[in-house]
Amino acid sequence: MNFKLESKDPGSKARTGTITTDHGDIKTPIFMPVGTAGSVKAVHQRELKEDIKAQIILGNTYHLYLRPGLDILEEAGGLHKFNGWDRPILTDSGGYQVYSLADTRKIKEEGVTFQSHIDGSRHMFSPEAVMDIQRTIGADIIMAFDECTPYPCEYDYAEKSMHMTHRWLKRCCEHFDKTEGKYGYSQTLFPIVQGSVYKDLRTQSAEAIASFERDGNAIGGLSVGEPAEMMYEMTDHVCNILPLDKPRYLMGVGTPANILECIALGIDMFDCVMPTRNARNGMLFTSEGIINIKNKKWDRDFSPIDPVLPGYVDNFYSKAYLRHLIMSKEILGAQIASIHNLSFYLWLVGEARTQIEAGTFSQWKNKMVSKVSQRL
Ligand SMILES: CNc1nc2c(CC[C@H]3O[C@@H](OC)[C@@H]4OC(C)(C)O[C@@H]43)c3nc(N)[nH]c(=O)c3cc2[nH]1
Repeated sequence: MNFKLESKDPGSKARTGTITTDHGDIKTPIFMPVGTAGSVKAVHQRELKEDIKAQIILGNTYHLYLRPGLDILEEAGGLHKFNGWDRPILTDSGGYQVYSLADTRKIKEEGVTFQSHIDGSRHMFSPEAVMDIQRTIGADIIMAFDECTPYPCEYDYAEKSMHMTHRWLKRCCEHFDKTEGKYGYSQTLFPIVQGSVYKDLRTQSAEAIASFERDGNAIGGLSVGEPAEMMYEMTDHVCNILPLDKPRYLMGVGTPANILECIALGIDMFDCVMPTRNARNGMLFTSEGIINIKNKKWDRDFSPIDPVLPGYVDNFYSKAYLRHLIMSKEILGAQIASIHNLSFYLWLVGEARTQIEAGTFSQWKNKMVSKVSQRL
């Protein structure tokens, strides 16, 4: 995997670049649609490619390991073959999901034991096991096994957890570096910075993570309920320490405004479940602001959903029709709203890239942050 830095914004730490993988290039800044269990909910691969113009999607170790399971994924020739997505895939290591989803999980030095939220079966994720699992899933970019500390979190818990995450990272690297990809293309491992909301711990963790000199670096332990200002402060601080010539991935972020602010702080890659999860509930992110399509005010608005966006659904369907579908819990409603929100997120980061290239990002960002956050 390779990262080429391209343009820099004169008024902020925003930058553009190109990540090259064996499954194609990723133009940054980029938003990565979340496809937890091997599909971006309610969206076809063709729509992801043609309407949304997604360049990379996410999968998840915890979910895919439990279902469909590694034997089926291996027999299929890996996740790309199984779900037909032939562009880059990134898988999260499952640390976060075990912490947030599994029942009765116990965190020990060796790893985490947990019970499946599906059938209660007992499992153990260790750094080594999670590397083997991600080798089998076959994502182009895989994440180290870490502990995502909750918010709020006591200083000494955050410190102990951070050091364990660093010890687990060492085990991940040693195990990953002595194994090969199973399907004939290369995979790369990103470490994850922790340290909760404590600047000195964030300094220690960012320096430790940078010292592994991997192809990219992730910032974890944020977007877990802390105030946005705190998320920005930690992100700004860590980006001042992480190497400039490697992509930075801020995990689980965020709203359109969060993404624009963090691009200005030097982040290149984002993922968030909001565009898909909130779509199913009728919350639309648009170029004019946020629309709750269930609001009666839209029931006779026959204008297209968001004509600024290039895709089919945004120009073919009206707000009134989409409101009707969401109110009637029609499956098509979830599909249209999901495609729309993801199209908006990809459009937004694409606009940011254009603005950075033109050297006009900073003033554009300040205008857009308030625009995309206003409730229509
Ligand atoms: C929402 N806020 C948020 N998400 C975080 C994640 C998980 C990111 C994954 O969880 C899903 O979003 C909830 C996404 O869909 C899949 C595909 C499951 O993967 C994405 C994190 N993951 C790890 N390993 N470490 C972290 O410190 C961490 C911090 C986060 N903060």
